[in-house]
Amino acid sequence: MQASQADTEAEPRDWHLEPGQEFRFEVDPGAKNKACLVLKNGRAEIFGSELAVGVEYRFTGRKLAVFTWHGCVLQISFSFYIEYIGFETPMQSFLSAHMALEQMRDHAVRTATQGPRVLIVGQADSGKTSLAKILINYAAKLSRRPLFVDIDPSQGSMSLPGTVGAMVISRPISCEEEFGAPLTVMGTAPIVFYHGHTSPLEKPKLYDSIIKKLIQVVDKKLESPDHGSSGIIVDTPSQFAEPGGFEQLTEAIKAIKANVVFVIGYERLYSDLLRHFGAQSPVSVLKLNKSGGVVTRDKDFRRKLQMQRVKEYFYGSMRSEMTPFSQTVSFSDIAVRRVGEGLLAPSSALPLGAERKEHDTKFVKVEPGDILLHSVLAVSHALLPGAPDASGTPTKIYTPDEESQVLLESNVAGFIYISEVEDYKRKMTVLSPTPGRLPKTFLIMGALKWMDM
Ligand SMILES: Nc1ncnc2c1ncn2[C@@H]1O[C@H](COP(=O)(O)OP(=O)(O)OP(=O)(O)O)[C@@H](O)[C@H]1O
Repeated sequence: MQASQADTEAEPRDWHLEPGQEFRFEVDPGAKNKACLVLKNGRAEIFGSELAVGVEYRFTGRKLAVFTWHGCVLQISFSFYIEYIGFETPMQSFLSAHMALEQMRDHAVRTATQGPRVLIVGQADSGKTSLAKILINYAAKLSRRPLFVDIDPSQGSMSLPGTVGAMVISRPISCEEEFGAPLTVMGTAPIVFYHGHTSPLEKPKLYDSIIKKLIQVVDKKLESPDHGSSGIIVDTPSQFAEPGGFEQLTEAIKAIKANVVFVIGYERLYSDLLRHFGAQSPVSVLKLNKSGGVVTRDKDFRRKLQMQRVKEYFYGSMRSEMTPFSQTVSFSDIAVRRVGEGLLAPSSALPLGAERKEHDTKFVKVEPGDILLHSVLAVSHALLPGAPDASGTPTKIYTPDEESQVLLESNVAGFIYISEVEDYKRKMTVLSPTPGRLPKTFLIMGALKWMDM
């Protein structure tokens, strides 16, 4: 194994991989020079996404493995790296899992029924997302069109941290990028809901309501025979495998109507699920080994990844740089809401003995002002009262309960960033990835803050 923290371009060097081996490497999110990898000959893949011979692949802020079924030669030039060859991998069992899902898809096509509804569970950094990518890429390579559903808000793989979403995958996902913006190229645009927090254990009722709504959308998509027979692959939050998360996990399995649950490397959760569902259950619970290559990402690394994700949302990625659009918006032109808190008085101001009631699914008004500075706000599809709907009819004025319901059920169109607030002028500057005025819809505030530096 070699490890270096030098942030300088390194001499290109070759790695020869035998069939069944993988080359594992890590690049820090802060690395100035991007790690560069070229497949010189043979065949190789990163989480099921095939590399093309002679193409330069560049990475930053990633911990990855290049796996080969038949052997290959890689050329590497990293500036900040950890690199070594893994001789033992669970890829054969992942391939068997994929083949079992393929049989279910074939059966679905023959009988005009729905394909597998797969949920992947495991502890933090057990390899859930990596397995989801492998299964999706293998299915897409066979011209299936599965739905990828991400109910883990920690990274928000289809959009920003704090989101959950679903999208149809019609082509393998690029190995250079995380899920995210480029996915819109790989499949159709994702349907994204904003939870506003990176753990489902925060505001659990809101989380459960959003997941139910997301699944309704997924079920609708699966009505098309094309997607229906390909099924869905669901990546779940690690909190489901933590103490206190089991009930939320079983609820999610029920809501998603999962018929296959892959548990990665966690015996106890596996046997708890087997016991919970029993032998007669239509839910097959299967255990897969955790890869020895999966890397633990500490809080600091995860935080950096989240911030990198926000930056890429507004400024684009290595392959597709963008410039965000800036505009000044008057306080009176926007309506910001957040769940549960907002204009509540501090706890110390409550009458003696009174407890703060957290309304997990109630949205409250946020007065625009300094509180919004550096916030990343979701742009909801929920129209403001009076704004014309698709047929031109003005939207009605909601009661507070109706408003919360509408906001709960609405997915989000995208995000804006508040870069400056001028309280005395009652104006603020917002950045958005697309040009044009803000739509006449609600803005949702969560816990996501970012500094554009
Ligand atoms: N075989 C491997 N070799 C090297 N790195 C790997 C390998 N498999 C996964 N990784 C990396 O390990 C990290 C954790 O993997 P992954 O994101 O799949 O886990 P997870 O269980 O989904 O994590 P969490 O739910 O905690 O966010 C990721 O950076 C991933 O790219």
